[in-house]
Amino acid sequence: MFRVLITDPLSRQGTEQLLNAPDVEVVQKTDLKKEELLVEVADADALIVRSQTQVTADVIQAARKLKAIGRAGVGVDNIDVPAATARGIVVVNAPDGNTISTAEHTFAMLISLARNIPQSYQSIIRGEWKRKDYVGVELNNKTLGILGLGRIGAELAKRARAFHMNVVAFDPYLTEERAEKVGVRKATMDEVIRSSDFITVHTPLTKETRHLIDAGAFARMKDGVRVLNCARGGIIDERALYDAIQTGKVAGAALDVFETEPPGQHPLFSLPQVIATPHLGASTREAQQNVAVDVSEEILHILRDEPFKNAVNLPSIPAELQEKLRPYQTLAEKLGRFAIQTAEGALEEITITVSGELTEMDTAPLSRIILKGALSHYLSDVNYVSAPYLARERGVKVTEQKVSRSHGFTHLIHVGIRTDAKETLVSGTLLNGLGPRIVKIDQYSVDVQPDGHLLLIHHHDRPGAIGRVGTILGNHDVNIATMQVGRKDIGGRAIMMLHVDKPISEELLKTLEELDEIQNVTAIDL
Ligand SMILES: NC(=O)C1=CN([C@@H]2O[C@H](COP(=O)(O)OP(=O)(O)OC[C@H]3O[C@@H](n4cnc5c(N)ncnc54)[C@H](O)[C@@H]3O)[C@@H](O)[C@H]2O)C=CC1
Ligand SMILES: O=C(O)C(=O)COP(=O)(O)O
Repeated sequence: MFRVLITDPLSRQGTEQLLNAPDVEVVQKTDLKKEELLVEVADADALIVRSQTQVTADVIQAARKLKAIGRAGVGVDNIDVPAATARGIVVVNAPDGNTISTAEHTFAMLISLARNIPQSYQSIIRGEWKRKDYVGVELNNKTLGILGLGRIGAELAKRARAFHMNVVAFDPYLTEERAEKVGVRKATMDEVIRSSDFITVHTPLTKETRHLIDAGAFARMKDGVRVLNCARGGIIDERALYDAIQTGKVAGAALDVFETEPPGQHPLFSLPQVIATPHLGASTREAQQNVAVDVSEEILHILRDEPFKNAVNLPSIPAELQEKLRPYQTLAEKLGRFAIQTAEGALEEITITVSGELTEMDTAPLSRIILKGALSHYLSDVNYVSAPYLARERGVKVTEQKVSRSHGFTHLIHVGIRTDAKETLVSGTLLNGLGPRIVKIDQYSVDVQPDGHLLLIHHHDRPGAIGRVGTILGNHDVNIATMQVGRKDIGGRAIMMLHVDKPISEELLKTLEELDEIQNVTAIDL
């Protein structure tokens, strides 16, 4: 039974799939204090949050079994994603479900800002009738500058176009083609800042976007500019905004999000030019149902080891590619585990080379699996989420390459391991109808099914060597299931590759190595 902990309010209808799952126990506890969260998360298999719960490194550390963190929404700035990655925890979000709601909310803020709707409402319910005080501006023919033309930015642009606004946008990934399709003019950040009557931000909050709009940016804006932040508190420097309103540079600001939430009695609220909502962008029935459905599905898939799509700390793999790569997964994992066990010394570099038909695919997901297989020999808690991180952290260089030659096979995967002592190379393939096979170990061609207990013996090709190995194993009650010999030249260096029926003890390895013709013996468990 999987325990799924939900710590922020989620649509009940949207979570039905989780609530009805026979293999899931859902625990819903909102407004938890930090100490309570640390206790609750300890034995959770998955945690689902919105923007309120702060999933910090100590929360992740306290979670003993956590496999996944689900964000019912887009922004994951409340989750310590690197800490989750280091622990091999998948972080997924629900990126599509609240796009429209947030774009609509931003548009509502835009009109409210232009026409002083919140301020004039406050005035009229106080019994006043101050028509002259609330003269607004039209959106028609004004320039809207959008910083971050992703899902929400693009939906907002379409709505602004319908109101006959000129839309300029800056996004480092914006192509001319997409700009044209969305109906915006592609511009630099500086052009957007200088030319807009309204500026709205729709980027995630990251190290790069924190204070994207600061005092320097305000100084370059048009006099009387109006700014909006319905993305994340901190993208606009709140202090600089306060000053820019005080000096008259900024005529108005609409904020749905704040550097600290809840913001309490924020100094900005003392300025009549500021209108605000309490992080309501995604708060519609539709958006909440959408994101809860999406995140519930993803969490179920992860817990059940099924393919999932919206991982934040894994590159996204299209479903079609996942299908194509699925058959190679066992081969990749076994190759990683096999290769590392043939190596000795301190690990320095892992080189993964694919050839043949595999060169036509994005094989990065296979590389993660190979890494996982290799690193799990040293580390207990490694999975394909944490493997690249753990390799980097330990200074292990990972090189991926593609070559066309596949030596008569339809494809090959080569795993090279370089340590401070030696280099080894193991190659494998998927044989039609027969499954994974190791076909080369260093320079020796073999045909080994990568399963069970194996013995790799480097020896000199001399009469009797094979017999003596067989006798010693027999004397130790070790049955040989299969055996292969590979050599380059008669009488030269050679290898034996044996499948045995039980693990080989250290003592037996030493006994074998004492034979004259044996150079070294490696036990490999797969
Ligand atoms: N107020 C609310 O309730 C909600 C707020 N959000 C916030 O809105 C943000 C955007 O959401 P989506 O549009 O769905 O995400 P998205 O990922 O589709 O779009 C973000 C865009 O920002 C761009 N970007 C990144 N760094 C940039 C930079 N330095 N300058 C300019 N552009 C940059 C990216 O290239 C991307 O196109 C989320 O990260 C989240 O923080 C999202 C949903 C609800
Ligand atoms: O999806 C996002 O990034 C949001 O900001 C929505 O936040 P919420 O889930 O409403 O707390």
